[in-house]
Amino acid sequence: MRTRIKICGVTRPEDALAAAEAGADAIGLVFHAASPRAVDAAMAGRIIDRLPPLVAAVGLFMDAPRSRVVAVLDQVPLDLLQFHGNEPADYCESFHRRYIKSVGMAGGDAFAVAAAHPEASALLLDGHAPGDAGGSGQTFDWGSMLPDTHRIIVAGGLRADNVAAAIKTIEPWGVDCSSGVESAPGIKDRRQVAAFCQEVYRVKGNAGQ
Ligand SMILES: O=C(O)c1ccccc1NCC(=O)[C@H](O)[C@H](O)COP(=O)(O)O
Repeated sequence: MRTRIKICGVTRPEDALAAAEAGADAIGLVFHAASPRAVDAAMAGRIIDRLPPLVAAVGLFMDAPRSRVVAVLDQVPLDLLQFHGNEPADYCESFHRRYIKSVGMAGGDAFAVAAAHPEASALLLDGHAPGDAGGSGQTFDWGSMLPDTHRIIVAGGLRADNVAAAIKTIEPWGVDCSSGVESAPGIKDRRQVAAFCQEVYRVKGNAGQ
């Protein structure tokens, strides 16, 4: 089975289009005001307008008030939600959207998060500590024991030159990359995005490989 690709922290319509044309399955839009990759609802709408069909838009939140998520959903046609803080399952499920729950693997307990979020579509395993923001560029120990109850998306410090090792070690459902394909925070570099996607397809491009 091939490995899905999510390019996260997209802040410009042209970067979303470049990611889709390079073969990404999803882009991530950060709705966490403190992030250098934060977008508002208006920009998120413009970015999604440029996305080709069959490419998903994922909205990222971190311990946001419920009303904030509802307000974004009212304005932005997000396909999935991704939660980066300490959000409990009843909060995550209350939006009636598929959701991805992140785990800060630098001290976090992926098994505990998996048990607490049985309805999550996937766990996104990230390199930073619990409570810290994503987009850190930090990897985690890919050889650590991981839950087999959920689809796994590997994140944290992935780049074109290390994503193959992460895929071979974990065999995840998907990979997520943000700072590893940027020329500056929030500004995706078209060539780095293409190199990242090509490397994922090279390693695990077709069913049966
Ligand atoms: O990217 C951010 O700035 C961010 C801020 C707050 C919460 C989550 C955030 N990003 C989450 C992601 O999914 C990133 O793609 C993930 O952390 C991997 O980032 P990187 O290590 O830079 O590839």
